[in-house]
Amino acid sequence: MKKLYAALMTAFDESGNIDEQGTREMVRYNIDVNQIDGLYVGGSTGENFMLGTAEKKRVFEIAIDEAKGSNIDLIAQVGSPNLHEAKELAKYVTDLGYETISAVTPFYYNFNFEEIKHYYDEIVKDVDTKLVVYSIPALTGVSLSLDNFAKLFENEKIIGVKYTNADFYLLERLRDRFPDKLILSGFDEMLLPALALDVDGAIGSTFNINAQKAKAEISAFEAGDIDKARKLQHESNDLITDLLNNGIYATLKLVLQELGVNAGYTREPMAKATPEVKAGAKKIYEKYFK
Ligand SMILES: CC(=O)N[C@H](C=O)[C@@H](O)[C@H](O)[C@H](O)CO
Ligand SMILES: CC(=O)C(=O)O
Repeated sequence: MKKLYAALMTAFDESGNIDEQGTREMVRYNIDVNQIDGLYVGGSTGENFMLGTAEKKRVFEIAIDEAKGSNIDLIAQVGSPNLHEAKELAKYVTDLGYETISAVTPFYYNFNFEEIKHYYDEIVKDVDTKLVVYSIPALTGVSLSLDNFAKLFENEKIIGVKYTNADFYLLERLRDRFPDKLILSGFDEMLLPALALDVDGAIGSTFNINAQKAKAEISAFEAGDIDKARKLQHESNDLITDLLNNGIYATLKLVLQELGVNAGYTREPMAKATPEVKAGAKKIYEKYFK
């Protein structure tokens, strides 16, 4: 069966410091209740790009420690436009016991492809972990072409891509050209079309609260019941639309709190949840989870 990964959130306290206990609770909830296949640690959903190096390390430690004894897959996102930091984190998580790392395309400076390829080759050079490219053009502004992927994949340690992109033509071309690479779909609202193009699994923020439905959709798809899979995607997309309209990360945390998980707050500069956002989250909880 195709794998479902939740993009782990980081809990913060009211002053914006990492709430370790709350973060542990989210790992537990994913393992015990969601019965998730894996966690993507240190991604967008983890508010990773607002963390310092020591904080990133702490989150990696917490996740692997709390997941000890379960047999879920853990992927550590170590990418950063600070290549020294990315390399340091790659080594750090490898020593902690992560088997797979991931790195976002380097962003902000409009790096050319040679620079991007060098970045990936450097990150994997001194570690024996394998890497999944994290491609999310809407947030990074970096789009990779089919030929770009081919060049990155020449490095055998680069085993696949977390594909958070609505370009399904490129996705089909990638699947066709690289049958042995791992392709993990990143847009939860497009899980069904991604399954149709034979991705190996999906990683997403909304699976922190919606894993059951997503797994049922994958099962229906695999059983050939496309009508049922489409109906489940439709139900999930009603939820995802409401989450996006209410502010996705803050709302996911508020819904988790309603579910009994101390998910904490988001970190500034992300806005604190206003009374309206809190009321909206409560409505979402009541509509979909009660
Ligand atoms: C930027 C971001 O959070 N992307 C996530 C994964 O790639 C998704 O899970 C989205 O949050 C989700 O699909 C809603 O658009
Ligand atoms: C899956 C995703 O959103 C992440 O990077 O957290």
